[in-house]
Amino acid sequence: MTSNTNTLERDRGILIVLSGPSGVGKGTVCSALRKISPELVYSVSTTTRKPREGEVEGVNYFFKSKDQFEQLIASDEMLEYAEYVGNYYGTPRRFVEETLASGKDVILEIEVQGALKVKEKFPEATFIFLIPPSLAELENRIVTRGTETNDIIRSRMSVAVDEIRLMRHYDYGIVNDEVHKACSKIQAILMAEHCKCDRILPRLEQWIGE
Ligand SMILES: Nc1nc2c(ncn2[C@@H]2O[C@H](COP(=O)(O)OP(=O)(O)O)[C@@H](O)[C@H]2O)c(=O)[nH]1
Ligand SMILES: Nc1ncnc2c1ncn2[C@@H]1O[C@H](COP(=O)(O)OP(=O)(O)O)[C@@H](O)[C@H]1O
Repeated sequence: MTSNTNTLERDRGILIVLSGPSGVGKGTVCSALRKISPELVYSVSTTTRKPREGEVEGVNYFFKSKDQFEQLIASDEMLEYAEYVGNYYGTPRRFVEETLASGKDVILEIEVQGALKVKEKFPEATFIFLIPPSLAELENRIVTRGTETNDIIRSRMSVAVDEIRLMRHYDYGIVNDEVHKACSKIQAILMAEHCKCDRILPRLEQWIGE
């Protein structure tokens, strides 16, 4: 009897894209998820939006001028970027690539246009869309948060319906009625993704031959 003591090779991390309209609770769900799934790594985006009160450079975003952002695009340092309600937002490429290669799962909390660009480059990524319980509740949440002017809220609400239409490009939709339920669903999705045969089989080639 032959015995093969090879252990399963470490896999690349899973890239998780989390989108949803402004105010649906992406930030809130991610903060809660950080506490219960500390192994997940969050990509910090770059933006030309002005910092909100309490936002910290390098923690919430890397805040840049329009010129600086365009330099980053020109030097191919953005994995993806998009313009959203008058500002640029983008994902720094190197951090994401290195973290995935080290075997850790990475979450990108990004809007839909950028998510579709990520899908072209990483079709194997997991795309999750956070849905509000209703459009009225979405507006209520963004108003209650108190970080945006009425004009910006109107613009973000009018983009929200277009964003929800693009949900068909995502793998999973989760209604954010209660934060802990939304987090449990994300954890369940990730657990299942890690167990997919087409992720595991290539790493068994050393055991079973190609
Ligand atoms: N494409 C893209 N979108 C991003 C990125 N970072 C943040 N966003 C999205 O930009 C939109 C506006 O973000 P923000 O101004 O922080 O507002 P908030 O989502 O309401 O807190 C949200 O949909 C974010 O998910 C990024 O790196 N790339
Ligand atoms: N499940 C929920 N139930 C009630 N309020 C929520 C829920 N999730 C988030 N919120 C609230 O909605 C507002 C917007 O949440 P936030 O995480 O900033 O949204 P996003 O990052 O998607 O723009 C915040 O005031 C937050 O406390």
